[in-house]
Amino acid sequence: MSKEPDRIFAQPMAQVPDFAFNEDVVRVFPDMIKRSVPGYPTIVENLGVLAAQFAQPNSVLYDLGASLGAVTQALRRHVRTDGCRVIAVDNSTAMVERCREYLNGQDSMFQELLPVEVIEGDILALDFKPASVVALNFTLQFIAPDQRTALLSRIRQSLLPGGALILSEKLRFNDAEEHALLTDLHVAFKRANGYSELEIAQKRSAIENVMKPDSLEEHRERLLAAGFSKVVPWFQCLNFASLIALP
Ligand SMILES: C[S@@+](CC[C@H](N)C(=O)[O-])C[C@H]1O[C@@H](n2cnc3c(N)ncnc32)[C@H](O)[C@@H]1O
Ligand SMILES: O=C(O)C(=O)C[C@]1(C(=O)O)C=C[C@@H](O)C=C1
Repeated sequence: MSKEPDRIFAQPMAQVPDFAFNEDVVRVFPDMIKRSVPGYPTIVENLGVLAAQFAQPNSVLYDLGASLGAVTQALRRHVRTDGCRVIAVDNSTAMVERCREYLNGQDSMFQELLPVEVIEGDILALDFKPASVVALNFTLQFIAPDQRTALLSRIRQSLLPGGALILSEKLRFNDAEEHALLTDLHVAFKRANGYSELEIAQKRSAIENVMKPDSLEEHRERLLAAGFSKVVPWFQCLNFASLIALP
């Protein structure tokens, strides 16, 4: 994985462009996400542990919005169920190219890894196969809000009995005081990870038009409306959380 540090927003910009998963972001992405999302390494590793409990024989495990395949790699480390394969999907050409390089490197070093197919495409247009695990790790927040229920319904319909959706997201909070406190603490987290005030401010304006977080209550209601029977939060660090949704 690239070790290049994220300095994308370090210099003053006359106008901050909307955030995009382009070549520049791909180069620094492992550093960016680790320094921006509290609990990210814990979420990714344990997503593999959780997935191993839900994986059903001869089924597909989806990594939707896979970026560089961190979740796919955690699935490969933990899932031992017979006949499982991973389908990783992302619509950023730059991400998919680099993801394929990393995973091919693993394939050539280790035998007995779960087979992985990396698809460049829009998860909104995906023809879902019967799946036991679907991971949406910080991806749903980038989908247009009016498309989210339909996507979750299609995921629900593809899920096999005993399977699960694992959904990780940045949260907003309906209580203004709680929202302000956790937002301030997230800024403190970024500062502690070496981001300057300028970097934090410019990143915020870059993502505000493209990333629309929901509250935990909105997630729960939408998942139930999409046909899931149970929603169980299993992790929260500041304003970032991960949920298990059962079919
Ligand atoms: C924050 S990143 C996900 C991080 C990754 N899952 C991980 O755990 O390292 C969001 C990813 O979703 C992808 N994405 C956003 N909208 C998408 C869509 N409609 N179809 C496929 N991928 C999408 C972006 O290209 C980006 O790589
Ligand atoms: O909230 C922020 O400031 C973030 O940087 C969050 C977030 C995310 O949650 O995906 C946004 C974009 C980058 O991909 C990495 C992290």
